[in-house]
Amino acid sequence: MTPLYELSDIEHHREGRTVLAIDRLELLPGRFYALTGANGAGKSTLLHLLALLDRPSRGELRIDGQSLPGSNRHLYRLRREITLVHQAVFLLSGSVADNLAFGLKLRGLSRRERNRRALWALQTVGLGDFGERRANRLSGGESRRVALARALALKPRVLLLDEPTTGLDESSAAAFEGLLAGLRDQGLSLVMASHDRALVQRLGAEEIRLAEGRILGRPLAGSTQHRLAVAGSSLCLNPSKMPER
Ligand SMILES: Nc1ncnc2c1ncn2[C@@H]1O[C@H](COP(=O)(O)OP(=O)(O)OP(=O)(O)O)[C@@H](O)[C@H]1O
Repeated sequence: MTPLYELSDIEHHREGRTVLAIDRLELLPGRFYALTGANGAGKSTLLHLLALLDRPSRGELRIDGQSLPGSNRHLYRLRREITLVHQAVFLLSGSVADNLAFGLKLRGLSRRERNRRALWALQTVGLGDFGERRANRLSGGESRRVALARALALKPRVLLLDEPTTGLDESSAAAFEGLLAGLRDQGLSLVMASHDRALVQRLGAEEIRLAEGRILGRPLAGSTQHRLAVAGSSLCLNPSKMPER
C-alpha cells in the first residue's frame, strides 16, 4: 500500500533554529496517529507541514507517493482533502451555520448541499440544533465542537487535529473523545497532537513521540497488527484500509 505521507530527511527552521528534524516517517492511510511530546517538541510544526500550510525548509515530503510541491493544481487538490483543526479555535462572526457554510461555499457547493452537509456535521458533533446560534456566544467546548463540525463538513480525506481536547471540561472532553473514536472507527486518516497520553492510549492511536523536533519512542497502543520499526528518527507502519468517502 502506498503511504499517505512519506517524509525523508525533513528539516524545518524557524528564526535560524532547527525546530524539526525527521530522517524518515511514513504514515499510512486509514490510521490514527498521535503526536506527543513536551511543549515546543515540534508537534504543531509537523501538523502544519502535513497540512501543507508550510513547506519544510529541506527534505522531501510525499503524499500518495507523489513528491511535493508538484503542480499548483495537485497542491490545490490536496489542500482540499486535508483539513487541520487548529489548537486555537477561530470562528467567524455570524451564526454557527454561517461558519460551516463558508468553506462549502468556496468549494462551489449548492445551498441545498451546504445545508445538508452542515446539518450532518453538526449532528455528528452532537450540536444538531445549534445552526442558528451566534458563534461568538458559544462556550469553549461548544466552539471546539463547531470547529470540528466545520472541518468534517468539508469531508476531508485526512483530518489533522491540534490538541483537540484542550480546555474542555470533563464531560465535553468525554464527548469529544467519543467523536474521535467514531471517526477512527470510520477509518478516517487522523493525526492528532496531544499532551494527553492517557487519551492517546484510550483511543488506541499510534503514538509518535517527539522531543526537540525529533522522533523518539514507540506507540502506546502497542497493537499487534501494526509493525513498528524505529530506526533513529524513523517510523514505518503497516497498511490498513482506506476509508470510504
Ligand atoms: N513562528 C515561530 N517563530 C519562531 N519559532 C517558532 C515559531 N513557531 C514555533 N516556533 C518554535 O518551534 C518549536 C516547535 O514549536 P511547536 O509549536 O511545533 O511545538 P509543539 O510541540 O506544538 O508545542 P506545544 O505543545 O507547546 O503546542 C518551538 O521551539 C517554538 O518556539
